[in-house]
Amino acid sequence: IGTESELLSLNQLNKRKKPVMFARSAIHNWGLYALDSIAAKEMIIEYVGERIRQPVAEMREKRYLKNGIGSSYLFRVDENTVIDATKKGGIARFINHCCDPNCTAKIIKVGGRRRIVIYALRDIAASEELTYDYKFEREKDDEERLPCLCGAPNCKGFLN
Ligand SMILES: Nc1ncnc2c1ncn2[C@@H]1O[C@H](CN(CC[C@H](N)C(=O)O)CC2CN(Cc3cccs3)C2)[C@@H](O)[C@H]1O
Repeated sequence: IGTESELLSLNQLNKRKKPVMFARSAIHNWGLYALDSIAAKEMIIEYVGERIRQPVAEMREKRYLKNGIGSSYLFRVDENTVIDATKKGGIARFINHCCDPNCTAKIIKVGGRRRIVIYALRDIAASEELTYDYKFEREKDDEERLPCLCGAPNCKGFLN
């Protein structure tokens, strides 16, 4: 994917700011909210940050954990590339996980590069918190599992 129209709308998107803002979240710390209603399937925002390779991502992950930055603003685009929004990142990094999400994160190839774009899964009303399914891998070690606070009726109980 990554058609001409997607490339165009991606550029328009980054120019014409989608009406979103970050604020305190009932799910976790900060979240991203729709300021205006958003129609299903609309492109909302790109997950922007530094593109880094796997080895660099592993090293930074360790450093962030050591510095107590908690889980990181790292988003995997493929087995070798990660987008790190920790230092230089867009506000999409504040989007929380939900087991019944109103958005989805799609990887689109634009000019040979994979980029992460958040789309609306359904019509979203103004002031709704934007969420997507993180699709984290199932953590084998129970101690390492993160309890999910999304509150959705179908909540799976854990992020990973
Ligand atoms: N449904 C959920 N249930 C429980 N926890 C959730 C959920 N959905 C997101 N989470 C947390 O949020 C992180 C994903 N974060 C999304 C934004 C976050 N809300 C923020 O304010 O920064 C980014 C990471 C980077 N970390 C920086 C920190 C700030 C404060 C403590 S750690 C958070 C995840 O790794 C989780 O720890």
